[in-house]
Amino acid sequence: MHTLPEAKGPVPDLPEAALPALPPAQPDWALFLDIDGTLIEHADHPEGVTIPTRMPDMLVALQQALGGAVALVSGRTIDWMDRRFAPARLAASGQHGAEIRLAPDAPSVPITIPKWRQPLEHTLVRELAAWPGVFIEHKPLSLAVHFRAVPEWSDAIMDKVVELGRGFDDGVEFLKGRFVIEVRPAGHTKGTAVEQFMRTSIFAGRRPVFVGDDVTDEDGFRAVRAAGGLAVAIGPRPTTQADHRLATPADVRHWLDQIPQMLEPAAT
Ligand SMILES: O=P(O)(O)OC[C@H]1O[C@H](O[C@H]2O[C@H](CO)[C@@H](O)[C@H](O)[C@H]2O)[C@H](O)[C@@H](O)[C@@H]1O
Ligand SMILES: [Mg+2]
Repeated sequence: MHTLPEAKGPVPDLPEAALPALPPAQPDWALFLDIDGTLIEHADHPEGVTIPTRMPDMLVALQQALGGAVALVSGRTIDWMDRRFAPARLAASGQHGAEIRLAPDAPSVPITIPKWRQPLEHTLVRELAAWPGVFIEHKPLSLAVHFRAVPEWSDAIMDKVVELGRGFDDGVEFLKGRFVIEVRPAGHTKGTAVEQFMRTSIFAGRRPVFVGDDVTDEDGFRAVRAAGGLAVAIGPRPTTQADHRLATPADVRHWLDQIPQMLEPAAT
């Protein structure tokens, strides 16, 4: 018999820190784009999101304007990105760096399926069945424990997941994002993905700009700043690493939409 914890009430967002306005985009930028909460608005369920109809054209125009140096870097799978953003196809890293496609026409390279993946999944499914409003998203190389419907249990769910994960291979990492616990392979992050992209001919020598909204984006922020680039935080989540901030995914799309025009050589 499971005893559910007492509800504590939702955790409020901290006030948005004032940061300088974004500088004009430059032709030598390399863009790294998070998806949920950055390119698209959140929804109650991972499959409930709406992809604006302009999104594929917008991404293709950005690729063309930046010599192909645009990558999607997400907790989602690359397969999901290809399906939902078709016909756009970009360089991409999925499942928090556990899979990577270094160029649009290159193959996706996944890490080996971690040993903990299946047994931990079975344990989480069994033990979390008693928690109403909590569900598990099954991805090939990682898991996501979603609790958007019961944010008041955020700490209790994290404690439970960590307790259940104790004793599994130490190659597993638990990271609490906004209304989600990402259960992911240790040693692979959005930051390691950025570093790999920056070593390829498409991205090398460019100034990396990472745009993201959640705690898993901090690794991307660190990586681009270490390479002299810019971190752009989306939404109200507090971060000490952002250079700039935009309030919403709609603001992000508006900004990205303008970049190709900004970079067009002036007509003579
Ligand atoms: O790295 P991201 O591109 O931001 O992806 C992070 C996770 O996003 C998805 O979950 C989040 O978005 C859902 C849809 O809005 C929302 O219902 C959920 O509460 C959020 O946590 C996705 O389902 C995960 O696989 C990603 O890891
Ligand atoms: Mg996100």
